[in-house]
Amino acid sequence: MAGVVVVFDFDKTILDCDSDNWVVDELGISELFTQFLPTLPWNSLMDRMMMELHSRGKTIKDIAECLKHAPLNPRIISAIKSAHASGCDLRILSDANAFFIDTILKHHGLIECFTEINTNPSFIDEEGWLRILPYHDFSSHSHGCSSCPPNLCKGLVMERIRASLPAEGKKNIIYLGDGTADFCAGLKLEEGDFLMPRKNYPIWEITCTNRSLIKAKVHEWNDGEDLETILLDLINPFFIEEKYNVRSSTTDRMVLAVECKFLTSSIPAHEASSNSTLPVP
Ligand SMILES: Cc1ncc(C[n+]2csc(CCOP(=O)(O)O)c2C)c(N)n1
Ligand SMILES: [Mg+2]
Repeated sequence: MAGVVVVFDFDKTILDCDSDNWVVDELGISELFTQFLPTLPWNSLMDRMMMELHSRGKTIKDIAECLKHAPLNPRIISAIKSAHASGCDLRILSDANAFFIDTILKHHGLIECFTEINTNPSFIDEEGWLRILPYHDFSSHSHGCSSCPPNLCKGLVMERIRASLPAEGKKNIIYLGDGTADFCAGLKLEEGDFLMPRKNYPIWEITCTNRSLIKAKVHEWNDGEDLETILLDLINPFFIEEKYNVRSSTTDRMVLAVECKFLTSSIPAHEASSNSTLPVP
């Protein structure tokens, strides 16, 4: 497995909309949603909205069908498949919920690419009502972060993800996201990691004004095409390093990022399959 962990936000990063808003709008309860919004935290409101759909006769199947049509750029599908094929450890960190994410990833044939989905848990109760629970049980104690919603602090989960990685053979982390909570996750990145904030989204604005707080290298992206190009360019040097048993520094990796396409196309087939050592440029 290449020494890279890629952590994706889900809504407005993998999916090109908010899955919560998509379901609420498509299944015709936007007005009710807006009416309740000032009274409930978002996560509790989504659970309440699922009850509303259930009482209006909408089934789990209706919700799943609706999710399958949510917009997902094909370049993001190919980026995820390529990163997985390169041996990266792919994970999700999202404030949507398990049912929405599983349904969408399965529909696009992506679920097997991920080793872990960190999100609000969900289950279907005995009456067929989709229940959505908070990731952190905030009724007992607060996570203490003022920039994240009470149900999920992405910074805290990033710390857990890092702590779960094997101590030997340090892994580098690439984080992609769009929201304020994704910035909180970005604050936990270290030197050698990469933050990919979506341009003109909240994370990008905050990153621009708080650049000195981020230890990782920052690469902004606009759309699926950008995401694919930048992500694969970041991953490639790690892949080359592992494949040809080359160790390099962060600076070397930047050179490798430029050179690796040349290297892969110029290595004779018999060498490409062996564990040969290439000189680091
Ligand atoms: C102004 C404003 N009010 C409420 C919300 C809440 N919210 C909207 S969509 C969503 C799911 C994000 O999933 P993911 O983490 O996958 O992007 C959440 C928690 C917001 N983002 N902005
Ligand atoms: Mg998002």
